[in-house]
Order: sequence, then structure tokens, then C-alpha cells
Amino acid sequence: MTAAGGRAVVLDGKAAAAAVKADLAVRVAALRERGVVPGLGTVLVGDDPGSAAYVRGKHRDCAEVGIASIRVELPADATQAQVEEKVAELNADPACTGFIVQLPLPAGTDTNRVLELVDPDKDADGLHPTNLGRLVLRVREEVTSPLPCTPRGVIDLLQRYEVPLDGAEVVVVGRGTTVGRSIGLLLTRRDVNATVTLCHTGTRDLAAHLRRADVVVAAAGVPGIVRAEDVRPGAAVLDVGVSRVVGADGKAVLTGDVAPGVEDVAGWLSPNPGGVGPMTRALLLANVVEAAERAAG
Ligand SMILES: Nc1nc(=O)c2c([nH]1)NC[C@@H]1CN(c3ccc(C(=O)N[C@@H](CCC(=O)O)C(=O)O)cc3)C=[N+]21
Repeated sequence: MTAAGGRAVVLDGKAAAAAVKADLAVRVAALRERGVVPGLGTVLVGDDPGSAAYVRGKHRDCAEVGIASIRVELPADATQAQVEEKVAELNADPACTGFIVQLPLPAGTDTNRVLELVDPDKDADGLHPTNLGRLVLRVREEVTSPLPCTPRGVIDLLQRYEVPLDGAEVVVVGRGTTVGRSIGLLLTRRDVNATVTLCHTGTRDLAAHLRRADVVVAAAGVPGIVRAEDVRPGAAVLDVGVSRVVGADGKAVLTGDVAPGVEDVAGWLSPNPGGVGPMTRALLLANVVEAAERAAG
């Protein structure tokens, strides 16, 4: 599928996430037949309204596909030891087949120490050092460990819309933990076979890289960093960045990394919101279901 009339095909993350969830619902039903109920745990520390809303959304997603949810909450002044104890409890809880520690943790918490305590086999985010290491080590084999949700969502979306990836030049903008630093590990697997360039604040000529790209993954968190004049006509552009900016009316609005006008040049474009965000949420559920499938044998 390519764009008609110079406007990009919309990579509809909401529709794709619904399809992912429909598939998971079938697999959850099959597990339940065998007496296995997948369960997602969430650890929420503090009372940030944004984080609380995200966590509520994850529990709603779980209910949609038949996954049980286990909600753990701690006050903002919880100690490092209390947070670590909750992680240990979920590691030991057989009803929990996967869990996340909602980020960011309150200032003063050693986030990396907490995340490293998560049982890698229950790592629903797919960002545990052991799982990132497993990805590095398995270029050929099917990877059977949890995968990072947002990179997986990006690739799933591209494949669903049949955007060619074999041999494609993919330019990733941003070297953050959740996307930039890990997505290349998935894109360069032999079954995907893309060539990946990772651009960041030290990149000398970002525009020159973007102009050569067949696929742009914009994950810098810099509003408008990908401009229409830098996108090769027909390229696929995925807008992964999320920034809070003050709109014309003085209210905070969420905005992506892709500038207006890219939709007239690109062949495919993921909107933001409604693109990669819903896929991240759906693939979190996939990690939980797959962990339950592996545990059930
Ligand atoms: N341990 C951990 N894992 C995470 O995956 C994690 C986290 N902590 N902390 C916060 C960020 C943020 N994040 C989002 C995922 C989906 C949307 C999403 O679906 N957004 C909608 C719009 C907003 C909405 O409708 O809620 C969209 O793009 O269409 C947003 C944000 C996951 N995070």
C-alpha cells in the first residue's frame, strides 16, 4: 500500500492495537481452558496523576483481553527497601506472570537497582538488563524472552502495513533507553534485516541522515525535530516522541517529534496520539501472555 494524492497512509495504532488485543484474547482464553490465568502486576509509587492514569489504562487493557491485574501502590515517601520488597513479592507471586514498575519513581529512589530486581522472566516492559542482553546475543534464533514494548510496537505497525524493511535504511532519532538504544537490536535481526543509523544530539548533520531514510523513527522528545523538507518523499515516518508544550490557549498539550507538513511528503505516517502509544500498551499485554504461555509449557 502506498499513499495516494501525496498524502501519507496513516499507520493507525489504535486499529492495530485492537487487532493485537483480539489475538491475545483468543490466546488468553486458551490458557484459561488449561487453568492458567495470565496476570499483570503494576507497582505505582507516589500520587502523580499522569502515572496513575497510565496505570489505570493498563488495568483496563487487561480486563479487555481477560488478563487478571494485581495493583500495588506505595506512598510517595516510600523507602527504597519498601519498593524493593514489593518487587520481591510480585517475583514470588504465582498469580503474577508479568509486571511493571511504573516510571518515573520518586526522586531519591535508585531506579536501576529496583528494575534489576525484577525477575527477568516476569519483565513485562522487556527492559531488564538480562533481557536486553538476551536480545544482543540472539541474532539468529527466535527470541523467547520479553521484548521492549515500544520498539516491538513500531516494528509490528510497520509490518502490518507492509512497509518494506528488508534492506531498508532506517534512521532512528534519539538514544533514550525505551526506544533509541534498543530498537536497532530488533530491526537488525535476520528476519527483519534493516540497516539502522542511530542519530542523537551529537549527530553532525541530522537532515542529511533523514533525507536518505526509507523509514524514520522519531523518538527524541523534541517537538518538530523531523521537518517535512528533510523527509524523503514516500518514506515511512513514525512519531514516537512525547513532549508537553504550552498551547496557544495556555493549556498543556502533548506533541510529537514530527512537524506539520510531513503528512504531505511521507508515504506512511504514524499519528501522535493514536499511533505508537496504543501499540506500546498492547505489546505490554503480549509480554504478559507470552510469559504465561512459556511458564505453562
Ligand atoms: N514501567 C513503565 N513502562 C512504560 O511503558 C511506561 C512507564 N513506565 N512510564 C510512562 C511511560 C509512558 N507510556 C505510555 C504508553 C502509551 C501511551 C498512549 O497510549 N498514549 C495515547 C494517548 C494518551 C492516552 O490516550 O492515554 C496515544 O499515543 O494515542 C502513552 C504513554 C508508557 N510508559
